[in-house]
Amino acid sequence: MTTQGKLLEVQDLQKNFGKKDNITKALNGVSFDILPGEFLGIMGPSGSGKTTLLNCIATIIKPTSGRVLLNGKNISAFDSKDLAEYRGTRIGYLFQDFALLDNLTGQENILLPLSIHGVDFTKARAKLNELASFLEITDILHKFPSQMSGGQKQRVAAARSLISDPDIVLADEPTGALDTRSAKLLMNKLEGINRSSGRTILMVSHDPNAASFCSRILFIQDGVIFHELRRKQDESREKFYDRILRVLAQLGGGSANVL
Ligand SMILES: Nc1ncnc2c1ncn2[C@@H]1O[C@H](COP(=O)(O)OP(=O)(O)OP(=O)(O)O)[C@@H](O)[C@H]1O
Repeated sequence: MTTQGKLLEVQDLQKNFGKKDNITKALNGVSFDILPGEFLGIMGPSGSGKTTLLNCIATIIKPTSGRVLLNGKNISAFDSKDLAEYRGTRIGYLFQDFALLDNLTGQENILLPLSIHGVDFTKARAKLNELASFLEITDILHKFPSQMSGGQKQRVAAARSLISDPDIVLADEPTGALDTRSAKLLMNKLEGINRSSGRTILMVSHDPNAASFCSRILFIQDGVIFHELRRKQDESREKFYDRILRVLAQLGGGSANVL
């Protein structure tokens, strides 16, 4: 099977939770590829398997069967050294609840992944300054999370997810805990990072507004992908948003199979 040009390949991923009489098939054969530079969204109702999918890719949980390949390499065959490198530097993770450490400042939170992986601090400082300026958090780097707004916390978390130059950023409902204005600012920043540096992003979201920033969206229901939308070249975000709403309306009506 060719892997040329593909950054991430998800092949027939299945994940069951529970035992014999009480099995939940959270993922029931999910396959898709991500090309370098894509901003891919995953949408679907609550319980459809979105977080499970992201967590299998992040190696937070192990799939029951199927494979995930990054740059053609099967991540489940990684030894502990490769796995540590993959988790620490090849992927960045952005959580809905920020997951910042309360007793560290913004700057310390952002640099934490690098101190764990022994990266050169002069380079890291230059990268920190560049990210902080772009994400508009320079003035709050010295603050602790309890002294930041939700939007500021998430932009600090975004900087942390990017500091090690990962191949892909995995974002799980990154706007879920934010007000509309902060959500829009965060999405503008993620879009900017995707477009200016070609950073690949895989984002799970319920929110059609957030998803309208993506270049492609996969819709998942009951652990399977049932539809895909691609943002057309020059298509406005508003038009793409309308198309997303139409798919979600079908989904709500339980007629996913007819799409
Ligand atoms: N650790 C677990 N043990 C048992 N069942 C689980 C576990 N984690 C998830 N599930 C089940 O797997 C299914 C998919 O869950 P998942 O969290 O992936 O959905 P989701 O689409 O991310 O939902 P939401 O949008 O509500 O976060 C659900 O039915 C959920 O109850």
